[in-house]
This record gives sequence, structure tokens and C-alpha cells, in this order.
Amino acid sequence: MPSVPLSVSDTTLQENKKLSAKKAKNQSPIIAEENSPSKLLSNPNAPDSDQDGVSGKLQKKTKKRKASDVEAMAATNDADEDTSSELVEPESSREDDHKKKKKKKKAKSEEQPLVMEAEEKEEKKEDPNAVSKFRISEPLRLKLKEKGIESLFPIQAMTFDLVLDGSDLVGRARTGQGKTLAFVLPILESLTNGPAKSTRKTGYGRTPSVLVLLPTRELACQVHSDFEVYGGAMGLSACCLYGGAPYNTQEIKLRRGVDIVIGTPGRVKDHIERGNIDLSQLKFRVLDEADEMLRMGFIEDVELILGKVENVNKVQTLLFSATLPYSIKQIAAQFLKPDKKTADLLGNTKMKASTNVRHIALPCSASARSQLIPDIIRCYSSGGRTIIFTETKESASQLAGLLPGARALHGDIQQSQREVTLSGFRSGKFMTLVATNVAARGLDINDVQLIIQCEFPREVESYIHRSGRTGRAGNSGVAVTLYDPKRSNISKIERESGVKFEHISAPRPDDIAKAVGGEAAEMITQVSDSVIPAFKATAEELLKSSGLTVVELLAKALAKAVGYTEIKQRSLLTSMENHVTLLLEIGKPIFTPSFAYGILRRFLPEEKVEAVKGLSLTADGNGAVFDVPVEELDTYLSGQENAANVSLEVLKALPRLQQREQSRGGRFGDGGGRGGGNRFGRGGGGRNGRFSNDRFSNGGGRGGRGNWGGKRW
Ligand SMILES: Nc1ncnc2c1ncn2[C@@H]1O[C@H](COP(=O)(O)OP(=O)(O)OP(=O)(O)O)[C@@H](O)[C@H]1O
Repeated sequence: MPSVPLSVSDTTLQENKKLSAKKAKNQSPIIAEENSPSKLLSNPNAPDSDQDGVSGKLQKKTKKRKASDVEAMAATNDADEDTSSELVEPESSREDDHKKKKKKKKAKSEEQPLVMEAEEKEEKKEDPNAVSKFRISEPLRLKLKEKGIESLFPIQAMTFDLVLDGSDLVGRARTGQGKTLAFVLPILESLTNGPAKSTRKTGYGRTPSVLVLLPTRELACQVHSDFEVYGGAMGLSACCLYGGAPYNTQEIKLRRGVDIVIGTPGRVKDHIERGNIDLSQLKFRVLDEADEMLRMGFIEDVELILGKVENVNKVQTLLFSATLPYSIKQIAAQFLKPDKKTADLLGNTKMKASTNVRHIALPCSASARSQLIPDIIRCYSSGGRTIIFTETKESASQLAGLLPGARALHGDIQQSQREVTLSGFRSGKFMTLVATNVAARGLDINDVQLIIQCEFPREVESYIHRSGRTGRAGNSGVAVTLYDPKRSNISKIERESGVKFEHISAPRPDDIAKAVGGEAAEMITQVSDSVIPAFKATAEELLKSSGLTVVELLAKALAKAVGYTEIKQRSLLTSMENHVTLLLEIGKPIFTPSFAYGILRRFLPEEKVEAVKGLSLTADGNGAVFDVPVEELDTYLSGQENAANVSLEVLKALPRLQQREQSRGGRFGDGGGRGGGNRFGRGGGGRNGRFSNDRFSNGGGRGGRGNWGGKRW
């Protein structure tokens, strides 16, 4: 990936110039500790940002910097910590800058292709993030090259020197931007060629130099395999400790001696208590997805494990996540040194979720999900893998049972089966995984094109991480979230994630045909001509008896080839098959659903009123929408003729609807019945409050043991 310059304020410009100059020389960054941009921007005497003046100058200088293609970092003091430094990407993100730059270049290239070619070559040569520009030794460089990595991603480039030079660090970058290698690479270099080399234990029975804690077993395995690949190239060994797997094989590895230990907090703590791990020689401790570990209730285990390190001055602590809620600040303050650095690629950017992902919201009742999802997969997965997230383990199992070729992954499934399932998904044995949040964090699976969330999660962090399972490492992806328009927390997620959702309705027959038509045609084309003589007589007979044209009959064959024997009409509101959505208006505002029901009662029999589904008010307050069965449509439409000033029409597009926050529940349950919500038995408490590990535990009866419920984290 080419270098993507950050835009910075002019106060950091001098520092950044120094930085890039020094970087070119010996890769040692200078971190500005004073005159932070935040301080400058809050200067009461500074003119408005949209007026000329300081900000105007800032812009000019920023432009100038971009023109000179200087890689820069914004360095600020952490507001809470006097001695720590923060490297932040300001509002105009690297990606945006990069895209703009690319666009400019494209325009240029149309005019001057030869000049462009030369420029491109030069740019390639001068890529400041090229692996060769960093203190990465030959074996590691070769391994990276073998894996197709010749240039560091921004978060890696931004933090490599800091970690290698001994800083504690908090790192944040969007999902899929390479945070794992951001700690793996400098740690490996530090242990083998850098500051940690001289005091590192080697030989049989050596105690670990690195401890990496992660919230889930799957993620621990994934990070372990990165350490095996890259650490292996440097002669370092790693072992993975997680629950649900036998202790003795883990014990044997630990006893033989290992350089890097990766694990989930519960099992790591158990090994410490059994005397199997000695952390006295530790050089690095890493908390990956730290906020999730706290949220899952692992805080006590994490505190106990981190507290086992006696001389904290000899240990570097690194903390990474795409989301850094307030709770993380506390953990960082507790366990990282006061002069820690913060590398934040999101900074104050509004958009916290992946920008490589198309974020889509689609109204759908719970009862319509299993019928709708296959069509969503057909229309949006581009033939790649799909991960579907449900809120509970039961619904993950149920849905996986209903969807052809899908498998479930959650905390109640035996560890050995979890591993088989994940490896089957990774290798393409099956293309749809239905999971709880156990798969939300960190999992990096090739060719996941589509994420479907069966409802909006309660926390914005979950939305960000789940949708981030696609659109990774610069690739694009689609994240579709199904929601009940009456009580989803879509506005909250929009507000907190910065995502502006694209609103769509269930795929129409035309959309489906467009999506799968090519695939169907391909399937037919692939059938050998040798079948023609054998089937010709039947085909002729069918053509004669069907009364259809050749094209019509072929259309049916195409549909059947991709599994369709009929495509039912779906409503716009609940996505239910064989339903249509109606809009009720009375020429004046409709303030409440009960008022709307009252109007319907004026001209419809009670059983027809009871049969409407998903009644919701429009955002403008002038109407109510609801679904009715297609075969009953005439009854509803003709009924209105008996009521003055009532208009009822079939909708072609869903208007914006009033939303009520999910937690409030509502009178009208999913699928339009009048039962309450709580269909997943939520709110049952759990061991530590709202987020008991019962919902998506790490399995093995382990799970959250902390006291999260009593603290903010
Ligand atoms: N410099 C690089 N060049 C090309 N690919 C890279 C580079 N660094 C990492 N990758 C690839 O990018 C993908 C995403 O990396 P990684 O899983 O570390 O992301 P992440 O930021 O930790 O995401 P998440 O927040 O979801 O955990 C991986 O497949 C990884 O191999």
C-alpha cells in the first residue's frame, strides 16, 4: 500500500518535517509533546474555521505539505496524561487524501501518460512505507514478501519505530487495517535484533518474553498463527493457550520453553495459578481488542495477569483496538507507562466504521428473516463468503439450520467443533457462517464479501467490529443490517458510528434475477452438448404441452438451475412474502399507532385490523404504514371507500419512519402481532449484568468472571 500522507495542523508541521527527515535517515520518530493541534484549535482568539485566518493558513500549509509528499503524524499531548503523546489522524483521513491524490493523478494520466508512468515509478521507488524503509531484518522482510507484503499499512508505519524504540502504546485504526502486524513486527524485531535481545531468555525451559491477551479463542488462534509464521522466520516459538482445549499439551509446550504466549485471559490465568507460566522475564504484554475483554467481564483476570509482572519498567505494554471507549483509558492509565504514546488513525473523525464497506439497512420482521436472507446473499455476496450475526446462540443455531449450507459458531458449541467449523469456512467448504459476537472481533477471513446482522446490536462497538469482518486490507464489502423499523436503535448506531446507512427494501424479483441470471446462464452453458440428444424428445414434448414460448421455458429452466421455483412478492415494511405495504393518510397528522388503529376500525372489521402487520408511523407524522396479505388487498382498499377523508394506497417505496429506541420494546411484536418484544428472552440478567457471557461466551463454561456490571468497565 502506498504511503498516504496525513494532513496536520501547522504547529506540527515543523516537527513532522523533522520527523520525516530523521525517518529517512535512521527511522527514529520525533514526537511533539507541546503545541498540540487540539490546544491550538481551542484557542479562543482563533477565527472560525470557515473564515480566513489561522485556519486558512493551516489549510495552505497542509496543502503545501501534501504537495511535498512528506509523511507526517499529528502529535498531541493526551489531554489526561501530561507525558503521553498522541498521534492522530485528523478529520480528512489518509484514505480520503489518498483517493483524492489518486484521482488527480488519474486525470493527469489521461493527458500525459508518459509523464505519469515516470511519476508512478518514482512514487513506487520512494514509497516511505516500503518494508525496506523500516528496521526490518532480512528473514522477516523475506517472509513478508512471501506473504505479498512489501509496504506497511499506515497504523504499522506509524507505530513501528515507537514500539521498537521502547514505548508503551495505545493504537487505534479501523477494522481490517493491519493492527496485528502493527505489534507483531516490531516485537519480533525487538526480541531478535533490538533492545529486548540482550536480556531475552533463550534455550530449553525459557520463560516467555511476550504475552498477548485476546478476548476469543478463534482470535487467539489467528494471532498465534501470525506469530508462528513471522516469528518462525526469526527463530522464535509461540504457543496458544485457550479454554476448551486440553491443559497437558499446553503445559508441555510451556515447560519446554516458548518465546511468545498468546491466549485468552481465563486459560492464561489458570496456567499462571498452576505455576506453568513465569512472567518474570516478560518484555512485552499486548492487549488486543482490549475493550472487548473488559466488556466480556475479563477485567479481573486481565488485572491479575498483568499484575503478575513485578518490574513494570522492564515491560512494554501495547493496547490495540478499532474501538477505544472510555473504559480503555482507565486500563491504559493503570497498566501503561505515563509517557505512553497513542497512535490514533481515527482521531476525531466522525466515521468510525470501515470506509471500505457499503453500510445498508433493510427493514425486516424476525419471522421473515430466514426467507429473506438467501436472497440477500444472492444479491450482495458477489459469490464470496457471508457471515450472519445473531444476538443469541439459540438464534444462531436455529438460523443455521434453516439456511442451506450454513453452519453455526457460538460459545455453546464444543471447542473442537468450533475449530472444524471455522477452518471449513476459511477453506471454502461452506460459504455461510451464522455466528454470535464470538466472531465479531478481529477474525480475518479471506473473501468475506457480505455481513448480515439480524438486528442492530446495542453497542456501536459491536456494529463497527461485526461490519468490519468484510472490507479488509483495502478490499470492499457489504454490511446489511436487518431491523424492525418500529424499535430499532438505528439512529443511535448512526449517530455514534458516523455511518450514514443506505436504506433499501427486500430484493425484488427483478433484482434477484439480475443477481443470479448470469450464474444460471453460466450453469446452463456449462452443460455438455452431449445431453441434447438424450433430453431433446422430452424438451419438445414439454414445449408443446406447456403452452409457453421457448424463451419462457428457458427462463424457468434458468431459475430452477439456481434454486428458484418461484419468486414471491415481498412487502417493503416487514419483508414478508406475499404481503404488500399500505400507506394510510387522513389529511391531518396521525400522532400515535392507536390513533391509526382507531381509524382502521372505522372502516374495517376487527379481524382485518388485527391482521395488519408492523404498523409504524411515518417520520413526517402524516401517515401510518402497515403490511397486509396480498390476497386480502382488495378488502382493505375497498373498505376505505366507506370512510370519509381516508386514503389507503399501495406503496412502491418505503417513506422514512418514526423510530423508537429498541430498549423501549413496543406494543407491536415482530411480524405485526400485538405481543411484546423480548423474543430472545433478553434482559434475563446473566452473571454480571447485561453482558453475561451466556449470550456469546467464550465457551467451556468459562466466560466473564469479572465484575463489569459493578463498574463502568
Ligand atoms: N502491510 C500490509 N500489506 C498488505 N496486507 C496487510 C498488511 N498488513 C496486514 N495486512 C493484511 O490485512 C488484513 C487485516 O489485518 P488485521 O487482521 O491485522 O486487521 P485489524 O486492523 O487487526 O482488523 P480488526 O480491527 O478487524 O481486528 C490481514 O489479512 C493482513 O494479512
